[in-house]
Amino acid sequence: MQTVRAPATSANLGSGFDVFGVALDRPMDVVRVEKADRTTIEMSGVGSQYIPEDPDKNVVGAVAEALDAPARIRIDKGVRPSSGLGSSAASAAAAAVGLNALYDRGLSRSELVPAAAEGEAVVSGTAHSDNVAPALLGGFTIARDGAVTAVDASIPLVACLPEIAVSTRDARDVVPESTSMGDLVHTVGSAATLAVGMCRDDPGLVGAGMDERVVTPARAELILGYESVRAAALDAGATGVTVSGAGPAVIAPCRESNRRHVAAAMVDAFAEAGVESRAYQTRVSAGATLYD
Ligand SMILES: Nc1ncnc2c1ncn2[C@@H]1O[C@H](COP(=O)(O)OP(=O)(O)OP(=O)(O)O)[C@@H](O)[C@H]1O
Ligand SMILES: N[C@@H](CCO)C(=O)O
Repeated sequence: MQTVRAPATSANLGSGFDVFGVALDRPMDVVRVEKADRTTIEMSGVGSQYIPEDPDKNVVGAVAEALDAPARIRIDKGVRPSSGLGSSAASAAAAAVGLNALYDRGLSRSELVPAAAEGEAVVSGTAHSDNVAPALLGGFTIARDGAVTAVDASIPLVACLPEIAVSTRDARDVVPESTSMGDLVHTVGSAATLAVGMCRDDPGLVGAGMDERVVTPARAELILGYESVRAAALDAGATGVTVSGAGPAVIAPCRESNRRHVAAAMVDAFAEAGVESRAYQTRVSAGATLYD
């Protein structure tokens, strides 16, 4: 048997739609795999009642098929599904690491990215890797044209998860099909600033580099209270605010000394909008970890 812990992730980071991602140090999924003649799945943990155990509908079924590695797979969910915190990617990445070890496939973490991304295709229709790449490799990742670049980073941030559900499929439907040259230039400037901020572990540059005018405003409409939560986080010292993945989680990088204050301000602002929420005080961190 192999046991793997895989972290929540936050994709896009505003200016890096479908490209940027970070691994977070909490919450996380724990996945156990044992060799079997055919793949079976057992779910427990947060939101597991909403996740199918049928291998054709669960992300880990597609990963087992991609690696030709049938197994009894037990998933203890710590990352709530439809959260914007890479719930499906955490399970997919953990299964990829566990099955690779179980069957001695010898694949590197980078080589496991396409297999884990097959799981994402099951839920959103696209095998995008901006969540599975950081879940496998850790740190800050840039997923582009089938290649992934990973950078170690350790930026403190708050991930605030409201009690509303937004599916990735629905959130992709509101993304505009085209943009203006002015907005494109703005996005490139932000993305470059964010990438340098990650390399320098500079929360100020990372926050400034999240600013983006095309995808984020469209998706913010799906999150009740987003604008007041954003304003409250910035007032409390966040260096930037954006939608995490497809939402509804909202992330705010900050300096460590402000993190508790930012978390409280975001939860209070959601409460004023009539939405319960939970804030994770977290940081950019390591990827999936294999236990014996
Ligand atoms: N092992 C799994 N873990 C979580 N969700 C799963 C799993 N297998 C299938 N699903 C389905 O995937 C959907 C959740 O994935 P979705 O991509 O919408 O959310 P997310 O991963 O939290 O978001 P994001 O990718 O924006 O961070 C739910 O419909 C859920 O039933
Ligand atoms: N890049 C993806 C991440 C969510 O799975 C999106 O924003 O739709």
